[in-house]
Amino acid sequence: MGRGPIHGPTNPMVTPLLTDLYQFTMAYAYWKASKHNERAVFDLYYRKNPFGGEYTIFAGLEECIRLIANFTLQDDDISFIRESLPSSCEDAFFDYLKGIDCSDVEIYAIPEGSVIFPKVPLMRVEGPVAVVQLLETPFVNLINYASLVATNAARHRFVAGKSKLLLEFGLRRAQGPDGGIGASKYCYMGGFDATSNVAAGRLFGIPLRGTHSHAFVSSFTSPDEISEKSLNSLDGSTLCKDFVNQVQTWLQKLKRLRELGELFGETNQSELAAFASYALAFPNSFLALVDTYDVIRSGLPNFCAVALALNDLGYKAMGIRLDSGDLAYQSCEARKFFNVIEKEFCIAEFGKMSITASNDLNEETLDALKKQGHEVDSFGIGTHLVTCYAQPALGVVFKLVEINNQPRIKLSEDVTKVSIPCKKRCYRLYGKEDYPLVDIITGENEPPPKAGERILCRHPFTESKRAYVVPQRVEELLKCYWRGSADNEREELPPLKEIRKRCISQLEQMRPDHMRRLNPTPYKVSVSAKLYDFIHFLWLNEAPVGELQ
Ligand SMILES: Nc1ncnc2c1ncn2[C@@H]1O[C@H](COP(=O)(O)OP(=O)(O)OP(=O)(O)O)[C@@H](O)[C@H]1O
Ligand SMILES: O=P(O)(O)OC[C@H]1O[C@H](OP(=O)(O)OP(=O)(O)O)[C@H](O)[C@@H]1O
Ligand SMILES: O=C(O)c1cccnc1
Ligand SMILES: [Mg+2]
Repeated sequence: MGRGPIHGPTNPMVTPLLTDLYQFTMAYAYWKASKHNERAVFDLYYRKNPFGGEYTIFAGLEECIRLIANFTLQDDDISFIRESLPSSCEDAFFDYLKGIDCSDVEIYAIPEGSVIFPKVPLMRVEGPVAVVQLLETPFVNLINYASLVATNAARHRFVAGKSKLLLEFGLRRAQGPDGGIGASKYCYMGGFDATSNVAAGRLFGIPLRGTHSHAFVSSFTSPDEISEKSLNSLDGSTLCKDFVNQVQTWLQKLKRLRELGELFGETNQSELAAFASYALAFPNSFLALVDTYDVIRSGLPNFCAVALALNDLGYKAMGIRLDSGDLAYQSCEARKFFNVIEKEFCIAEFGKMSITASNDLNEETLDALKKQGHEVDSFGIGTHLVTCYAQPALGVVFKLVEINNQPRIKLSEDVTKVSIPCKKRCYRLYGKEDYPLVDIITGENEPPPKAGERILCRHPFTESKRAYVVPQRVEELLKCYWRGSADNEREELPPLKEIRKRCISQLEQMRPDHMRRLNPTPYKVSVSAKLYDFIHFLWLNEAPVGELQ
């Protein structure tokens, strides 16, 4: 605990007006009925895990707290709301709106970056009903995509494996600028290593990475184009006057190698010019996109000739990027190529040259590549990752669960849509090997579960589903992130890197059968016996009895 100032939301479009009209309409009706200051508790949760999986990553909390920490309506906001509501709305309401802020709001939430499950309140928002009602839309908006894309990133990481470098390349394909910035932030949180998005690098301190595009390669027509051909060696001791010539010499040597010479004849000279030119610009970090013309017959030999010329001067090339064709096959061929050179010319580590792959990658293609066997070290992933191509939204909802200490329930024909009433607490119960076993939701005033003590965990709606659990460890999930003016009682908002660490370690802690892609085991979310009884009492109380005729 410890508190610095809370800045406004990252996106300046996130203001109290970024809400649905009906929130203001209801605020007026609450006010008109003198109900606006009634103390309400809302739960923010979701009902079903995305991407056919059994887990989700909770993201977007910090932006919610930034919104409420700076939540006031300006005069011009109020004028606009006045114009947008019926003219019969009384002036005094707008005076009331002028004075509202979140100093009387209390937010308990699961820490950002946590692994979460359906039905468990991710945020419990308490305060004057009219104010909290206004928060519904922006909160759901801020959590929905953030959690969805963080989960998508975590799933891509799961398939790629821990040892691969994962680069987020999605900005150009993201849903607008906010989608792009959000994708970069939350993919990093979900376990990506870096982004190509410069603005996100600056805003959030995410490592920036990138290669070059086909345009750079095709912009060259011949090696004669390169006017400045000299390159100093790494230690500055020698000057190579004609680096391009050195590259050509190496290309001829490669052609004479029995093991490689049969693979290629004349390589594309404009590509060679592009590579040599790129190496002259970045001798210390030379990486080339090798698929513009022909990976095996041109890109690879050209790259290797440049890398070998750099090696003569003490520089170590970084590697290649493949962006089309069969990425498994080509990466294996490239690795063979590099290994032959390492052996033939006794160049230590040449075989370890980094191979980056991109081109419409997603969970399925990553999985297919893994099954086939590949030599890719690093994946650049854009469209499928940031647009959440496989599932466009996470169904986050915000439901009233208590008002003036009166528990409330929302009924539905569809039992999965019945809300769990009451102001509640939530716990994660850990088993023998420190795997999370079950989440349990209790009433606010129930005694907490204790390590070593047996507790009955009940499915919230299905009577027959219940289990006794003796937890080895109990973790309370909802922590205070906002208590109005009582500033010293809230959790500090951790830096992005720490949230990412939390996310990665929580994912590693999950039992593998909950994580697998095919038919994962659902994680159990339960309620206490007391809360179960209460839900069903309230359900019967609120549901009208039908009459058959
Ligand atoms: N070994 C592989 N196994 C499964 N999928 C692969 C493999 N290699 C590449 N892919 C995927 O197959 C698709 C190939 O795309 P596509 O058929 O459009 O060809 P392309 O290589 O992009 O062609 P182009 O030369 O026009 O760019 C991509 O989505 C890519 O991620
Ligand atoms: O494929 P994604 O997962 O979205 O990753 C990003 C893509 O963006 C770039 O090219 P771009 O797609 O703009 O051009 P291309 O279709 O010709 O490769 C890059 O070469 C990748 O292919
Ligand atoms: O740096 C790259 O290679 C890159 C960046 C964005 C999109 N595609 C590729
Ligand atoms: Mg592409």
